[in-house]
Amino acid sequence: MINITKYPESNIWEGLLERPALEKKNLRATVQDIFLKVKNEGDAALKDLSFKFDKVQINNILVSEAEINFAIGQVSNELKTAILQAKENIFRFHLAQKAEINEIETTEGVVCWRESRAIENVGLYIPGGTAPLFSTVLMLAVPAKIADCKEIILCTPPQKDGSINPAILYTAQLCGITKIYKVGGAQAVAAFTFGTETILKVDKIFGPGNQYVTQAKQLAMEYNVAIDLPAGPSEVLVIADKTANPQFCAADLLSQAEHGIDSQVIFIATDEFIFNDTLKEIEKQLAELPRNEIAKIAIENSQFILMKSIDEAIEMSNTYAPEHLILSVDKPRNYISRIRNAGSIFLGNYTPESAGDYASGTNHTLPTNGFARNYSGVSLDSFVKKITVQEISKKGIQNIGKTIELMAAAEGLDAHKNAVSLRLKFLDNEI
Ligand SMILES: NC(=O)c1ccc[n+]([C@@H]2O[C@H](COP(=O)([O-])OP(=O)(O)OC[C@H]3O[C@@H](n4cnc5c(N)ncnc54)[C@H](O)[C@@H]3O)[C@@H](O)[C@H]2O)c1
Ligand SMILES: N[C@H](CO)Cc1c[nH]c[nH+]1
Ligand SMILES: [Zn+2]
Repeated sequence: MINITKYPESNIWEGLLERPALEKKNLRATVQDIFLKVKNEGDAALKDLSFKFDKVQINNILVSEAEINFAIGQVSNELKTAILQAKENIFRFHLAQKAEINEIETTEGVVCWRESRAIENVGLYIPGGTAPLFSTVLMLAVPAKIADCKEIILCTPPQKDGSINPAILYTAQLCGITKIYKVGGAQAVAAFTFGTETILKVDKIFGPGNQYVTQAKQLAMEYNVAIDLPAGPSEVLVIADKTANPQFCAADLLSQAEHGIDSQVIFIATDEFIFNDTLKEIEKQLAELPRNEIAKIAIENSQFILMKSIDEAIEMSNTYAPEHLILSVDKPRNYISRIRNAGSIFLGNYTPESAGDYASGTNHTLPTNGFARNYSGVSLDSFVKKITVQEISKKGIQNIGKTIELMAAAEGLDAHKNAVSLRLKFLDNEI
């Protein structure tokens, strides 16, 4: 069943655009139990939980060198070439994010600047529940390497036979990552949070995942581990006017619907013919998809909406704050400045969302579930912290000293004031 709404009033938008949640009530409790088990039992818990959730008995959590070498031989040359091209574009886009040091003289003799330092120990989560997302390895490992993080470790769920998908292992070693662990879900996030006999406790956890992984990352923050952002079940919102192509719109919508049964897609059209043709295309293309059982459920959780104008469609999109926003409209650049909430924007009929997922260069680890209101996607900045530095000359302290003294006195903090007064007195005596 497809949910269709025509010309909804703005007072019902929020209800209409509610996200699906599979296990809203027990999710936190489920993940808390997993955390407690991993904290108390370490590697043994990871093995038990892999057996419980992934139905596989894992003997060695760490992927061996032999397994990596074997995997490299399993990946076709054609796929290796594609991964290399994607890596190159992702590298270029992220390298350009390196900030120049910008020294600012705020007052004569007072110089301030920021220096970037890599976050030392980072844990990358690569989803693998229903599809082995080796593209996510590129999205996380490439900026982590550019930032020069000291320890970069990776967790991903084991397949049914206990192995890791060869493309994940190939991509990881291509990016210089060799500490790869066969652990998925909330238990992987718990291992990054507490550390186990085998897995290092990290400073920051990165990567997308299903609702268990996303909830686990939120819980990790309560144990003072940083996370990149809440990057949960994928979503896309497509805005289409009469210049859109219904086949392309349907394909883009299905591309995110096929991720998981908890994915959601929103289609907003301003033209009734495009709207109806896209609905027909959805049915047609859905039937052909190998993952149509997953995509079908996601489509049932989705919304297809007809609106009067693009302006209204954009306002609705701002309310929803989609992970991905596709503007299949005439002169899409004209609308960018009005978009306030979106993880990543795709312009025009020839910019499929899949390009950003794999190879254009932008990062596909993006905020979902409305978090595009207050989070950016992963970038080079996610892997560094910025340290501020300042240097004040004799002239500089004379220029701002009085201001500091006055403010410190007004806050009743005399020691603060003295730290300046003593210096000013010293300089007075020097003359
Ligand atoms: N927002 C983004 O940037 C982004 C990017 C890529 C993928 N994604 C999303 O990542 C998700 C990947 O999901 P996935 O499931 O394929 O892989 P996943 O690796 O995220 O999750 C698989 C793990 O979930 C755990 N799990 C499964 N059922 C469970 C249960 N009942 N109780 C506790 N734990 C359970 C298992 O441990 C399993 O190993 C998709 O929802 C996709 O949309 C998001
Ligand atoms: N669309 C996902 C982000 O929501 C990323 C991805 C990886 N592979 C395919 N797609
Ligand atoms: Zn995708």
